[in-house]
Amino acid sequence: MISPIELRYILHQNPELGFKEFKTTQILENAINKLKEHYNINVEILKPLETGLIIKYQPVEKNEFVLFRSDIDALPIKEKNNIDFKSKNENMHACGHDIHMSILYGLIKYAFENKIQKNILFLFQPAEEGGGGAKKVIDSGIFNNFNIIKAYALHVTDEYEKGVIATSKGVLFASAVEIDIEFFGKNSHIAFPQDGKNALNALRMFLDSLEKIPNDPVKPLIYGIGKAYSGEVRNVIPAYGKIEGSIRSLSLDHTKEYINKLEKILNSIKEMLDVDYKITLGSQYKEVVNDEKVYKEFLEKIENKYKIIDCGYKMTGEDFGFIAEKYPALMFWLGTKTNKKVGLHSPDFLPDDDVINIGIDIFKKLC
Ligand SMILES: CC(=O)N[C@@H](CCC[C@H](N)C(=O)O)C(=O)O
Repeated sequence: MISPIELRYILHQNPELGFKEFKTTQILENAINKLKEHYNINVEILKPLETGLIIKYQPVEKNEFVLFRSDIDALPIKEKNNIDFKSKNENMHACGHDIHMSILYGLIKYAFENKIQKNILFLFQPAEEGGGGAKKVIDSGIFNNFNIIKAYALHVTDEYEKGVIATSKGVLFASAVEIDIEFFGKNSHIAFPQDGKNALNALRMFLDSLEKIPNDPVKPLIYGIGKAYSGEVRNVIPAYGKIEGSIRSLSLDHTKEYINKLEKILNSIKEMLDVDYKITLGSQYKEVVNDEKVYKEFLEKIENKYKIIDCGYKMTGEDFGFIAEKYPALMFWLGTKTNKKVGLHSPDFLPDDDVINIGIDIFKKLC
């Protein structure tokens, strides 16, 4: 049987991308099977998708379950930390999911060890960073067999001091929609631009037009573009361009209205430059809305031991929003900062091991 911190080291060294978390799933299953043997507990391990798993712990006859969720995927980021348990591949747990998994494992260990008399579903969910694993788990129908009365999840961050909790009464995380826009023109020699259809110009014109969409000060929205490219050779008019980004707002409906505006702009550019376009939407995450009653209960259970900040909403996305849409739920940030902030998704992100015990302690209080 391994400890949650030992598990962290193994997971951190073997990070895998969304829906490819085969080794991660195996590591988790092996560790949980050892716990089952050690504490002589009979729980079912459910696998609604190819990766990830759900532990069904049901010591009490009635069909009432509390769900605790950890995400399990990593990011395509090369780790910079110089540590013994450094990632062995090109990916990295730069969003702290190794910590989330170890906390959930620690909670399972606690439940088995103390034979706690509460029915719990422990969800190790794939593909949070993109792909919407939470939605896929729901769509698999696995939860239809359970009466889930509450759901919890946490996310580490070095925006707050180690051990500080930050959450909010309503929207905590934004809706996040992955959006790609492609432009299709026609190549020509740059000396004969009249023979081409310039996709780079269309792309450029589109980017400039974004500033013209008026901001609604009470309905925040960010259209963040992380990648834009066009062209192959210096003396050829580009026939193709692509923009990859993500739209964050406080409601998926607002984002959809915004996408309609983008389409109008793109149609007028098409009219002007004769460059066609295609919009492709990737994962479309619902905003994470904390349930008011669960939030109140959370404060009662936790605030005498931990500092809790009401942080309002953040523009980060989280597919836990799909779970929170279906069940009374609460998500919170768990601070990890000790000295300097490096930020989530940074190749230097490295919460201390003892954050795991803090997370387990908080989850224990919510059982
Ligand atoms: C907590 C966190 O960092 N979440 C990610 C979720 C990504 C959603 C999706 N891939 C997108 O970019 O729209 C985030 O970037 O906020």
